[in-house]
Order: sequence, then structure tokens, then C-alpha cells
Amino acid sequence: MSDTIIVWFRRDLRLDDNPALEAALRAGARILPVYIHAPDEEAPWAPGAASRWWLHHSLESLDGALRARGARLWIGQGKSLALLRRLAETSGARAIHWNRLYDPATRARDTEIKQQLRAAGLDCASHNGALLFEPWEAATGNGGPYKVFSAFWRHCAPRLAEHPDPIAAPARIPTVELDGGATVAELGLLPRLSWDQGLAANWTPGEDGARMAAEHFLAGPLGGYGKLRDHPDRPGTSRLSPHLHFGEIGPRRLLALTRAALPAPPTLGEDAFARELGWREFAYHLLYHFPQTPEHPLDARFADYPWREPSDTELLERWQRGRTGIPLVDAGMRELWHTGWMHNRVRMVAASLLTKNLRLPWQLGARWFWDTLVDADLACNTLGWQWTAGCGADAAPYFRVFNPVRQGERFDPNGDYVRRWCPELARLPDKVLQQPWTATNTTLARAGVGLDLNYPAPMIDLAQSRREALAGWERIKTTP
Ligand SMILES: Cc1cc2nc3c(=O)[nH]c(=O)nc-3n(C[C@H](O)[C@H](O)[C@H](O)COP(=O)(O)OP(=O)(O)OC[C@H]3O[C@@H](n4cnc5c(N)ncnc54)[C@H](O)[C@@H]3O)c2cc1C
Repeated sequence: MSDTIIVWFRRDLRLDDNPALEAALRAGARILPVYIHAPDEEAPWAPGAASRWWLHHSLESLDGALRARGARLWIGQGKSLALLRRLAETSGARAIHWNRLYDPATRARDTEIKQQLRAAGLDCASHNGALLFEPWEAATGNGGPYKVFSAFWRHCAPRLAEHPDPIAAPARIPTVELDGGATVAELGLLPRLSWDQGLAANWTPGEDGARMAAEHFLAGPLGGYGKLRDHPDRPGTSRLSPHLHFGEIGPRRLLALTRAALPAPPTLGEDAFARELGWREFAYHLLYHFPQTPEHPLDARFADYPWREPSDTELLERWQRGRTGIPLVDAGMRELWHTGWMHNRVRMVAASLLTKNLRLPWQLGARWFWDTLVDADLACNTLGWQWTAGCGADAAPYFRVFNPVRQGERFDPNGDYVRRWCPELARLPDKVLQQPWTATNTTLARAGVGLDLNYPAPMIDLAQSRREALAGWERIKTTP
């Protein structure tokens, strides 16, 4: 009888190009595929509500794919270490393979598990299934981590060509039958009150859904990605972020697909896309080297920034509900609430309004995104929030405050995006759509808009609040 190896699935919910699975199969073993639901072990960043919804469907999809190959997903709940130990005993497994995670809580847990299981005589091996480059592979001239994206990517991009080809999913998976285990439904990941219709209408979680989304992107938006990726009014990006987060498609496969889809030498679109994947790599690089950053600013001077009292919950709630009175921001926050996703350009603008104009601590926004995004990812979310708040890895020599009106005029020039998510403004002329407070009463009345009646007046004076944000920066910028 051949050996048994446990493959512990986590955020690598796929069979294609899965290094842990591949290594176990290469060893000629029977595979016991396992998923353990242990949100406490991810605290304080246990998956939020939108992520749990996604996870439910992704696990069902993985189980289906395993069953189609003769295996099934054994699902457990509780302490990972205890469960893995018990599973190894009952199945007679001699080894456990998994793909690495990089957030501080799961890193510490996995290190502990590796030590304990090795001490118990089990062979444990971790692999890279999530990244193009391990966070420790890139180092500056003096051996430290990068803090500037362009330098990081200059180091990494030439090495992209060195990647081995991704590994195809196995046709069959020899397995060992084990009784017990929970069903996906028993994990209770779905909401009790059904608020998830918008998610279901917009997404197909799972490996097949990831492949479909990738193919759709390759056949269309990829060609114009360099030009259109900043436009929330156009379907110009891949929308692969939740699939990447849950590991339903690996970055190596994605890169290989984009390379194959475009003529050589790479077009602007392809390079721009690889570069965005590079931002994801950079986010993991930063989180790995600065594990305090989900809570604390990378730039320590920001500990003294004059943030507004977080107890001012009315401002936060208006922002969360898309009732700020700033159309582009409201459109984004409503898109997020409805679909679990927001376009990157609008994420930056919405985050800038919260942290710069409203001067609310960025951690509040990061938490809201964490709960509502289907792609909530500790590395990328932390990078995005710190970058926008100005306390992260941004090489700009000035304190950036996005002007949401100009951003709307530039990236949503016909107002399609704002009109879609703020239909009460739909009949306003383009000229005032991004700033209805400048419209005359006649224009407003003709368009059926009543400020503070069916659409809020702006909750903040953009120019004045910008000046205050800059003054706050002046106060801390020379702090040693
Ligand atoms: C405040 C804020 C919060 C964010 N929170 C998250 C988050 O929780 N999870 C998340 O995946 N992304 C986050 N981002 C980054 C970015 O907005 C999303 O990755 C992107 O919008 C996903 O859409 P897409 O898949 O169509 O991207 P595409 O443009 O198609 O890019 C392809 C992939 O590259 C990666 N990528 C692209 N841009 C970035 C970026 N700026 N930083 C890191 N990776 C990037 C993503 O994995 C993305 O799926 C955040 C950005 C900001 C400004």
C-alpha cells in the first residue's frame, strides 16, 4: 500500500498549479485533501462577511473538483494543530504538505504547527503557491526590504522570465477514504439574513469561475488594459482579485496565460498587467517585512497625525453607506456594498476622502473594506489604505489629496459610473454630475434632484478640508 500524504488546503483553493498537491502526488502517495476552518487562528483578521460568503462557494467548488477526480475534501473545524495530528493518526499519513500564507497570525501558527508535527515525527513541507516571488527573495543593495514599488519591481520584473511553467491539474487523485468531517454548510459561512444577492449576481467563486474570469479578461480587456484600467466606467480590469486572494488561480498561471494571449514583444497592456500583479507582490513583501502594518503606520511620524476622534461615528457611517454627497465616492461605496468589490481608482478616491478630507483614521476604512470586500486581503488592503492615507509605501514627495470631482471628470467623463450607482443623479447634466452642489436650483429641479432631500449635500467642504489635511501633514513631516 502506498503512503498517505495530507494536503492541507488554505488559501490555495485550486487543483491547477498547486505546488503542495503536486509535490504530494509526485511522491506517489495517496492524498488526503483537508480544509480546516479555524477563524480564531486568523484573529484579529478573521475573514469578514463577504469573504465568508466567497469561501463557502469556493470550498464547494474545490470539493466538486476533487470528487470529479476520485477524492473529496475532508473538512474540519477547531484547532488546526490538534486536527492535523488526529488526521495523521487515523489515516496513517506520514507527511503534510501546504502552500504558505504570509499574514502575521497564520505565519506564527504555521511555524508552531510545523515544529510540533515534526517533533511528532511527521514530515512537513510548505510551498509557494501564492506569489511570483517569495517576500524574502527581493532585497535592496544593503540587504533590507524595499519600501518603494518602482525599485522593487525593477528588481523583480526581469526575473519573471525565469519562472517554470505552471503545472496542470491532475486528471485523477489517488486518495484515502476517511469517515467524518463537516459539510461546507455546517461551517455556517453564509449570512443568516440574505443580503448576498448582489454578490451572487456578480461572481462565480471557485476554480472554474476564476478560469472563466481570466478567459474573459484575456479575450477582451487585456488588450486595452494599459489605457482603460483606471476607468471605473468601463470593464477594463480583470476582476480577478478575489480569485487570486483565495488561490483559485495562481499568479504563475495568470502570467502564463497573459503571455500566451498577447503577441511578443509584450504590448503596453501586458506589461501594465504584470506590473499590477507586481503591486500584489509588493504588498506581500511589505506585510512580510513589516507585520505590524495592518494596525500601525509604516511611516512612524503618522502616530502623531491629527486624526479626528474616531468616536465621530456619523461621518464614518455616511461614508460607509455612500451618503457623503460626493458622487464618485458614493458610487464606489454603493458598488462595494452591492457587489463586494470596488474599482481600484475609486478605492483610492474613497479612501482619500475618509483619511484626508474627513481625517478619520485609515484603520477604520481598512476594517470596513475587510468586512465588505470579496477580495479582502490583508497584504493588499493594508498597502492600499496606508498608501492612500500617506503613511505607507508611497514615493511621492508631496502629500497627495485626491480631488474626487476632478477624478470623476477624468475617469468617469460621461458619468456612466456615477449614474449607475447613484441613479437619483442620473438626469443631471455631465457638467455638474460630479459636483451637484454647484448646479443651479433650476438645473437641480429639472433633473429631479433635491440636495438633502433625495441626495445629500456634501458632508464636507473639499477645499477647506484639503487645507486642514495638508496642515496636519506640515505638523508631523519634520518629526524625526
Ligand atoms: C484602499 C484600497 C484597498 C484595497 N484593498 C484591496 C484588498 O483588500 N484586496 C485586493 O486584492 N486588492 C486591494 N486593493 C488593490 C486594488 O484595488 C485591487 O487589487 C483591484 O481593484 C482588484 O481589481 P482587479 O482584479 O480587476 O484588478 P486588475 O487591475 O485586473 O489587477 C490584477 C491583479 O493585480 C493585483 N493588484 C492590482 N492593483 C493592485 C494594488 N494597487 N495593490 C495590490 N494588488 C493589486 C490584484 O491581485 C488584481 O486582481 C486596494 C486598493 C486600495 C486603494
